Amino acid sequence: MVGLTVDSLSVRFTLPDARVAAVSDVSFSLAPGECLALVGESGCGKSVLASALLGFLPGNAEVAGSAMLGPLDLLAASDQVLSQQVRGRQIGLVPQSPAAHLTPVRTARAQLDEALRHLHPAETRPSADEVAKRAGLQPADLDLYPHQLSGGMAQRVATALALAGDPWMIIADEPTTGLDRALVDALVAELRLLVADGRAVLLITHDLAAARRVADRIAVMYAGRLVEVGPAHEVLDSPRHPYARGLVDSLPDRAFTPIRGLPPVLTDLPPGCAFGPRCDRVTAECSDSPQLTVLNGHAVACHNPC
Ligand SMILES: Nc1ncnc2c1ncn2[C@@H]1O[C@H](COP(=O)(O)OP(=O)(O)OP(=O)(O)O)[C@@H](O)[C@H]1O
Ligand code: NI
Repeated sequence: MVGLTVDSLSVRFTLPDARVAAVSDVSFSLAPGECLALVGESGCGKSVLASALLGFLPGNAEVAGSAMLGPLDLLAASDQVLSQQVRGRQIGLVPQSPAAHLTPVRTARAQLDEALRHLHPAETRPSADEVAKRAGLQPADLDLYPHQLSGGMAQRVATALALAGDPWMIIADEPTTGLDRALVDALVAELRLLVADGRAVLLITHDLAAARRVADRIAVMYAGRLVEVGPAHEVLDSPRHPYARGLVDSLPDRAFTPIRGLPPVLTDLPPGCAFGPRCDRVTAECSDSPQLTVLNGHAVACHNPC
């Protein structure tokens, strides 16, 4: 299998009176059998990044950079190529708020059957029950209508739909939102099984505790940029970017101190490091944007790392 290599991905939205720098110069790679967690506060660009990879951006978006899936650049590919070759077949998406993406008047089974018919020829088509099992569902669960599904079940139905085309990569956007602890535990185990199965998982979350349990690597995003990327335990146990350290320190089982100030508005980013105005290590150098620099497999974009 090929893997995904994203290079210098940027997304800008044009609004009547402003430009939104939603994603800026993001580079990372993801291999089969690996989970990368993308973490960062609300509004930092995580979902926009996922939408860019699948060609789901609205018409006012401008994309730059590349995202290579083998020889195919996802950012340059036509909607037809993405829908026939990529979405569901190579990359499955478990969307943020999955219940909103289910058709209310049809059972989960009807929706999964339809996806399977679309994605597989009859001879090799797996059954809905088989696919559902991989997502942690019982056959009877499939006979429910969306309004009968709990948050955790809707999550699993969305996962089954994402797995219907047997993609090698899954993007799960905030899958732990609204789940209680037992359901988060089950989801963590299911995601790890997908990875053990040889799939790549891009886990978008602001749940650092879940990221620690699922991810091999963690990428920390701030104001549209990746500021730190490294092995999960290193990033969480000894974060090097002051923002990553701030996120870890704001956890209830750590210092429980929030990062002072607020994230910048993406229409009006400060020059240089966007975290500068909130950072206790800021120096004159920080008025130049720091580049993501790799040392021993752990990358940090900071002039004064911790
Ligand atoms: N169609 C659009 N037009 C203009 N701005 C947009 C559009 N879609 C998203 N944005 C902006 O892009 C930024 C990034 O949004 P995104 O949804 O990626 O955040 P996120 O990190 O996924 O946040 P959350 O954790 O809340 O889901 C936000 O400032 C958002 O307002
Ligand atoms: Ni989001």
